[in-house]
Amino acid sequence: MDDRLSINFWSPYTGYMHRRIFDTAEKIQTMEIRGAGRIAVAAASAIRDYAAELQADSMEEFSRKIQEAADVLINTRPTAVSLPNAVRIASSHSSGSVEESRAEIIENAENFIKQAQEALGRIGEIGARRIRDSDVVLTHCNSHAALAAIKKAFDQGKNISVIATESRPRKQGLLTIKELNDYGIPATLIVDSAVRSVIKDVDIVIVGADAIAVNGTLVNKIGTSQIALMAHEARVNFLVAAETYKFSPDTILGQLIDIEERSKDEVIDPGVLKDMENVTVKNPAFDFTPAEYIDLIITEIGAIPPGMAYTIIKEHLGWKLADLR
Ligand SMILES: O=P(O)(O)OC[C@H]1O[C@H](OP(=O)(O)O)[C@H](O)[C@@H]1O
Repeated sequence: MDDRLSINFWSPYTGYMHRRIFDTAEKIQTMEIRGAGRIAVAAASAIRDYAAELQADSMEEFSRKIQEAADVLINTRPTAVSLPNAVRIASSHSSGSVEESRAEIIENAENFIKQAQEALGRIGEIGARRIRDSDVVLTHCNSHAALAAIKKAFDQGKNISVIATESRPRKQGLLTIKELNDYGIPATLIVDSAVRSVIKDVDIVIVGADAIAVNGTLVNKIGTSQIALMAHEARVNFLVAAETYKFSPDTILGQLIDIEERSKDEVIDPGVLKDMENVTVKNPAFDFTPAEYIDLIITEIGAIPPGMAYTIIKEHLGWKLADLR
């Protein structure tokens, strides 16, 4: 094993960063690890492993280093609320001693990871009930929560098929058709701009979530809001599959959700753009879908109308996450 892995590396605060945190942060930022749920689990796992090995001479030093690591992970991508929620849950500790706090963080992180996996299973069960035999399901990007419902419906013997959007510019739709193909579910790949051409053949739309605000607004992969608009016009039910840890307590406090602007190189080859001094490129990675275009949000504790987002945050998540802001 590379013995550098056991020593501290650079951090913005104290001149070092544990390799486990650094590698995970880098993989999240470059989208080697992507998907709001997968990002959350990866961050919680990194906090767990970092806490397990962290050397500290005092409680103050231990807490400071945990907070440094938490900040580095949270700052990798600004939109998916699952990331800060997961990191705060995993890294929270109130014990008086370093060893007790270490054990508390490891337990918190492992509980979060276990509950996140169980939540996907419950979303699959609940979401599959909304998918009928012979339904054509349209999905966008690559959402494990949305695919959980689709796969469960297929497992139940429902003769479904899926239309998957390519999801420019990162083309996560290719991940989705691979997953569906390997699962044996018939899939049709379309370019994002073909949604309105096929929506008349669609029986239900199911997408994932990066964040859900207190007023039920959905934040998801760019292009989601256009799909919701077209589903609304075509009277096709538009469902969101989202674990409760993707709801945003901070929006109760008036906080706005920041839409990540990614590199223009994801949209156009720099070689093509270099001679176009009058051209700019915008590459927002997510967009907002208003609650009025959402028929149902499938969570692990039940299917709710978007107007119940406040109840989920207040009663299920509690203020503890928001209080930490
Ligand atoms: O948690 P699950 O349902 O897998 O994914 C939720 C959402 O996260 C993804 O973002 P990105 O591809 O990481 O930018 C997509 O927007 C997807 O709908």
